[in-house]
Amino acid sequence: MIQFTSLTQYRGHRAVLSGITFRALPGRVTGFLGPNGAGKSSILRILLGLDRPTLGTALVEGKPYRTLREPLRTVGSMLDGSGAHRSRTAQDHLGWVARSNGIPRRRVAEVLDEVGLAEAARTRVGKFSLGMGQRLGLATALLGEPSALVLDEPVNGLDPEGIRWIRGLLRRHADVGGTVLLSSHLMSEIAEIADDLVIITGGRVVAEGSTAEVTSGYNSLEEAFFGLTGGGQKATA
Ligand SMILES: Nc1ncnc2c1ncn2[C@@H]1O[C@H](COP(=O)(O)OP(=O)(O)OP(=O)(O)O)[C@@H](O)[C@H]1O
Repeated sequence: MIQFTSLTQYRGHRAVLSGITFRALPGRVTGFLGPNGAGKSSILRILLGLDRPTLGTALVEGKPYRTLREPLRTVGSMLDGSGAHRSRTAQDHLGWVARSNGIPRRRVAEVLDEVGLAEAARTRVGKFSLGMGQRLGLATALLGEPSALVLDEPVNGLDPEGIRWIRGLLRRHADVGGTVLLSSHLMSEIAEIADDLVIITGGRVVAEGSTAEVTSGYNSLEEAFFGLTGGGQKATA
């Protein structure tokens, strides 16, 4: 489970997050939505120990990320692509990440295979396409067989087959009891896969619940999103 309680963050005198409270539950894919600048990245960066909140807590499996000894065994994440150095091969990058988290070396070949990069294991990351970089990022997230996955825009750059593949991968992860927190700007993608939704705008949660609950009364997730975030045009008489 991933749990945020009263998360508040100030940048200077400006509150970019105000009392963010929500949970992403095991066995569910939770879609995390918000317009540009809503605070999604800020929340995920705090969850992954890359930033500190002014107030409140962000816990994964009941613990703050920074207290996890081998964090990749608990939570796999992908924020900005693969995070791998251009001069490294995919295999070397994963080997290095595995060593730093006490993950057995055999997992490197397993995840390369799982994300469809077995043939590119010895290719330098600098030569990767955008979609290959995304696949390597996912391989890194899966390396420690974590219970929780946190993915920011994971379908960016993936072709239709890749998008279908990642949908299946996330579904299977949730179906065996894993927690998936997934941010995306692609409404159709989120509507297709998310069991639960959290919508934020201006650093506040404006809707939370099952996809059916959040979209009830609207014709589509897109309509719900614009209605809830105030992004839609109001009809004027
Ligand atoms: N390092 C920073 N210094 C100052 N302000 C920042 C910094 N990072 C983010 N912000 C501000 O915090 C707010 C939330 O930004 P954040 O990047 O978390 O939003 P987001 O929902 O991830 O947006 P996007 O969909 O565009 O990625 C924005 O107003 C942004 O300008």
